[in-house]
Amino acid sequence: MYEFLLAAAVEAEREALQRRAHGLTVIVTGAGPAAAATGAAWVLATEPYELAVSVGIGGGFAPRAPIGSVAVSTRVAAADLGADSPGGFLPVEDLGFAPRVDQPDERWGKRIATALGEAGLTVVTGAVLTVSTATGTAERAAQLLERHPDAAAEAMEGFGVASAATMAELPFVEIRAISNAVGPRDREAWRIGEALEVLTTVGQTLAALQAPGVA
Ligand SMILES: O=C(O)c1cccc(C(=O)CC[C@H]2O[C@@H](n3cnc4c(=O)[nH]cnc43)[C@H](O)[C@@H]2O)c1
Repeated sequence: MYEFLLAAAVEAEREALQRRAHGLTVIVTGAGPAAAATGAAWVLATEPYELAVSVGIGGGFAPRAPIGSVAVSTRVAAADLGADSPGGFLPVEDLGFAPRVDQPDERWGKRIATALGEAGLTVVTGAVLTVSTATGTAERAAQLLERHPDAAAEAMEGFGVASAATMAELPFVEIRAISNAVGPRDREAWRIGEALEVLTTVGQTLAALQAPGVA
């Protein structure tokens, strides 16, 4: 039997994930990459798991990831880690001291994406960007897409959980139920209830994938 460690930012996400899932471990880390890394590393240091999953609601890049869809990561990036300069933002990779973080596990990503599709969800794959400041303008969304043309979604925890999984030498995947479009901030337009329902199907699907006999 595989056992997954799921890391969510807030209690409402944990509740949705476990609503119809038996035996699924979900920790609530708080929002942001630092809280997510600390929370996941704390648990992974003492308990054995097969896969670490950063999971919750997220913003979707149009037109690839509409509200109601679910994004499965093929890549993670700390999209606002770097330096500002008169010429614009310099990504940490260009500064020569990028942290070593393993990319999402391709085999698990494909397996999870297939299972979520079979569960009836609209699945998109692509990069899931980790930001410390949620995007709130069309300009910022366009900048991110220019730098990351493969971006499907953004959220605030994935890179942190990926860092903890890398330390623990564990595979990692990020899954985001799309609650809002990445762009001009309009909290009224967020469809959190719809995204939480998607998370319930995600939880149920992951619980079945880690069930005894599944190899
Ligand atoms: O208000 C509620 O009922 C509620 C229920 C569940 C979750 C929330 C959150 O606000 C979760 C914060 C969490 O969501 C991620 N997120 C969602 N959309 C975006 C986005 O456009 N850009 C960045 N992050 C996003 C993020 O991971 C936050 O930690 C509220």
